[in-house]
Amino acid sequence: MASYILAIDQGTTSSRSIIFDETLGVTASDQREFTQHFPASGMVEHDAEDIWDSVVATARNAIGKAQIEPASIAGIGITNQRETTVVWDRKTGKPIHRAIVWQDRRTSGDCARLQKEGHEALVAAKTGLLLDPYFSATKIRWLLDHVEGARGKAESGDLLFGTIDCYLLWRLTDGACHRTDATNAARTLLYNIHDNCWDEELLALFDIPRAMLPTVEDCAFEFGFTAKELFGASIPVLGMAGDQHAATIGQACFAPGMVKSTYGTGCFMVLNTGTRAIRSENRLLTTIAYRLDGETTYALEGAIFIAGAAVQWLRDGLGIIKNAGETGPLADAADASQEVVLVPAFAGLGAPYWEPEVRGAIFGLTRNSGPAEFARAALEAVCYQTRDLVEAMRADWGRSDGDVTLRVDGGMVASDWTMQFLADILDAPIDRPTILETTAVGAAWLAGMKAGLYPGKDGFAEIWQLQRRFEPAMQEADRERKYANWQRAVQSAIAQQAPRA
Ligand SMILES: Nc1ncnc2c1ncn2[C@@H]1O[C@H](COP(=O)(O)OP(=O)(O)O)[C@@H](O)[C@H]1O
Ligand SMILES: O=P(O)(O)OC[C@H](O)CO
Repeated sequence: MASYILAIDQGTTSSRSIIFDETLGVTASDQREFTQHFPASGMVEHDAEDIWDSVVATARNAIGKAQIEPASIAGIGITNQRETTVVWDRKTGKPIHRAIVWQDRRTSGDCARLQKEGHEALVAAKTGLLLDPYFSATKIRWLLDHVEGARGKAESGDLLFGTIDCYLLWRLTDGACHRTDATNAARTLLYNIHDNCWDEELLALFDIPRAMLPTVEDCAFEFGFTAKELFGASIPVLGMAGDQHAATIGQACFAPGMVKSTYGTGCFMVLNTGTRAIRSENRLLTTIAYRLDGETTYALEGAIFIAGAAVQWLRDGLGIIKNAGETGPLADAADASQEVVLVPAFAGLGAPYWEPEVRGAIFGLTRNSGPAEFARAALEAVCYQTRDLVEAMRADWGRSDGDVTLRVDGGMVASDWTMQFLADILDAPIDRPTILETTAVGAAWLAGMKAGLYPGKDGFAEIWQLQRRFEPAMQEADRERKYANWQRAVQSAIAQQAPRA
């Protein structure tokens, strides 16, 4: 009997494939990094072919390591870096350009123009998003306007658009299925999250032909079957969700008011708001948490572009650490009297500031500032940004201080130092689960639940287990002084670098 699930987690810097057994235990996994392309300041691209190769290689390796028959895999769940935009030729299957990654800022001028023309209110009302280069629509338009002949081909239906989930499905099914799920569609700026459809008015605003777009399905759905020669059996793709949505599911944040925060390259906090799509008054995003059996659950989301990427910068940019795990002990050894503050706006600032043109800044350096103070500042910055999001969420969700418990996951939560500082600066408990691969678990659950292998939401929620709770221990005065320093630093960075109106 088919009793395994393959989860494909296609992230910003690497692809992972994980085989889960019928109890949602990990049987085997494989991971592969791929090349990041930075063709100019503010531009980030991926080669879609590299992504495809990494996914196929890790999936085959995971199946090999698990020593299972491909036919014993009941289904595949795909989860992915969101917003990253691929446009490819329907006939040849070849992408017309490298994928434009979510972090890419090349369309900030287009977004500023659309804002100036007064379109943001309409866009926000329909999509829950803001006019920022982060999302797919202006990236698609850039490709149509800059790749020779692209617009004409798109208009005649010869080009297809997809986020990474959609592109992978299309390749996995050998071009048979051009589909995405509601969570990924909700990140394009083209999808009406209230009516659950592509929006003609938005398509006209961004000048994008309808013929390029995939059909949109629930997160648990029979999306298509893999070509037999890929893995040695034709396996159904049964689950699909953007990575932050899959993590929300993997953390079992099914009840309104539950919050998860994922610390990978960036940090993404998602608050389940149930069947209500709450309009943020604090520049958070409204998004689809998940859509199951045709019922949409909404969320408020705060997106921070640089979290673990600041640690990577310490390693690759400054060369002051060899691996990420060194940052905690270094931060511990930092001079307590120095208050070095890093504003890691390497790719602009996301929520709640939305300043695409601002770049990183560092404040409070002395002659004695060294690697330890830089490491501490990088880890602290992630926590200060989380507090910015929590403040905004508390205001939107109408909750008072002290009642938030955050479920955390992602590579960076391995750092005890960061988790303790996070609890301190938020003045709230932080819950770290036993399984940190919650994104993959969420994708696996979608597919396994659809296959009839895993229980429904309630049964799945019982599987979630706490590994450690971090309790706040910082004095109130210290907490508020430090946070005020951060707020001053961010405002200085914005004041000096954001373009004046
Ligand atoms: N012990 C640690 N301390 C601090 N940061 C860490 C630690 N371990 C991993 N990281 C950071 O976590 C990130 C990797 O997390 P991951 O969830 O794999 O990211 P992604 O899915 O975005 O590729 C990297 O940016 C890395 O620098
Ligand atoms: O690849 P990650 O984990 O950094 O997530 C990227 C996000 O989905 C971008 O919105």
